Amino acid sequence: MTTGKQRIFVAGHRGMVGGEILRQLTADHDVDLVTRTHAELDLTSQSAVQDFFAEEKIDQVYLAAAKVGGIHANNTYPAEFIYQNLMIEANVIHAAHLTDVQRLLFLGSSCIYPRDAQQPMAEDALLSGYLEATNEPYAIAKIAGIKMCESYARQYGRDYRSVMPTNLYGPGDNYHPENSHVIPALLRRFHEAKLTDAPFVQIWGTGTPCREFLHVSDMARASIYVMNLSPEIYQTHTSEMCSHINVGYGSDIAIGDLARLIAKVTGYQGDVTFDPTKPDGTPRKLMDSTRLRSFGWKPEIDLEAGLASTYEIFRAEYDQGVAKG
Ligand SMILES: NC(=O)C1=CN([C@@H]2O[C@H](COP(=O)(O)OP(=O)(O)OC[C@H]3O[C@@H](n4cnc5c(N)ncnc54)[C@H](OP(=O)(O)O)[C@@H]3O)[C@@H](O)[C@H]2O)C=CC1
Ligand SMILES: C[C@H]1O[C@H](OP(=O)(O)OP(=O)(O)OC[C@H]2O[C@@H](n3cnc4c(=O)[nH]c(N)nc43)[C@H](O)[C@@H]2O)[C@@H](O)[C@@H](O)C1=O
Repeated sequence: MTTGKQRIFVAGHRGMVGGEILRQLTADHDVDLVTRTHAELDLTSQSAVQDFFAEEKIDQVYLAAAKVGGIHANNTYPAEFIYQNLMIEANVIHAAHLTDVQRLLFLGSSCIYPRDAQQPMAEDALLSGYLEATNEPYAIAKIAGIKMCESYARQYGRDYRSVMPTNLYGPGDNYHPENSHVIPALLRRFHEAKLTDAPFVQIWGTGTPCREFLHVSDMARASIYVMNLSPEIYQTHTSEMCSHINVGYGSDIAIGDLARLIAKVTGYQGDVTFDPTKPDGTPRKLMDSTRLRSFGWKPEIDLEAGLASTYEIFRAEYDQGVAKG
């Protein structure tokens, strides 16, 4: 039975960003939401993805499913990161085109930009230099996703768009001790150090790299915002060969300072030390989000408040033994 409402597929709805996009769409938008867990639909399977799109008659896709991880995971499992991400993007974007999906939003990452790009990095810095080695395979797959959206727009007139999130954090993150990103890793490490009265907490790398962090609620709001821009407005602010939009917080912080902020938020009183044998990754990757800001969008959650609320949720999940990772 058709309801006349937009049928929206949120790919990756059990992940941190997809989950928040689903919550915001459910709360604020009168749409039909379509979801599949990874077990129900493996997006790396071309035939399964094509069958799914043929059956479901989707109008819009949020492509938030991906193989995701921090610096260690990217550096340790490069084949999984390039293969799975290329397959997911190729299958979903092509099947969307074959079944006449009107609009699609692909989520990339700020690591698409060259390691030594001028800061802050505007959208046109893409493909202007060498990538950071620790995440080059993942970045190449994300660049392919942007170029697929552009190619289907150029050849078939498809309205397929891309947003580039900066480093994200928030409820639903992955707290794995090694494979996660820095914020969930440190929330867990400082929390456990507090519980065990450990004299110090060790931070990977030198503490000097800088990162820009955005709360997942702001990211989901930006994704829905960009998806719902009229084609005329989207096209006015982008170009055929540079169609993606940066989604950043607007300022960055050194990892050493982030660690001290997390010590404060978690109430840990011991020392903070650094392990320079672990990789630093990109020295800095602050994005220029002027394109997005020019539409009037801005983030709402400041870093310290976002860390504090995320820590409260993590602590409750940790106590119940249900924190992810
Ligand atoms: N988190 C961050 O800091 C950043 C994230 N991004 C991008 O944002 C998007 C969302 O990331 P985030 O929410 O953090 O990631 P998560 O790992 O939290 O979520 C990804 C989701 O994709 C699903 N998935 C992975 N592979 C498949 C597959 N083969 N078939 C079906 N489902 C699959 C996962 O399911 P399962 O867990 O069952 O495998 C999971 O639910 C991604 O594109 C990511 O690259 C970009 C920049 C920063
Ligand atoms: C989102 C982004 O995520 C990855 O890139 P990254 O920005 O390097 O992300 P990260 O969060 O893992 O590290 C940020 C910084 O923090 C330092 N750091 C300290 N201590 C810990 C720690 O305990 N864990 C982690 N993970 N990092 C730590 C770490 O050494 C680095 O200097 C890529 O997957 C990339 O592809 C991508 O898109």
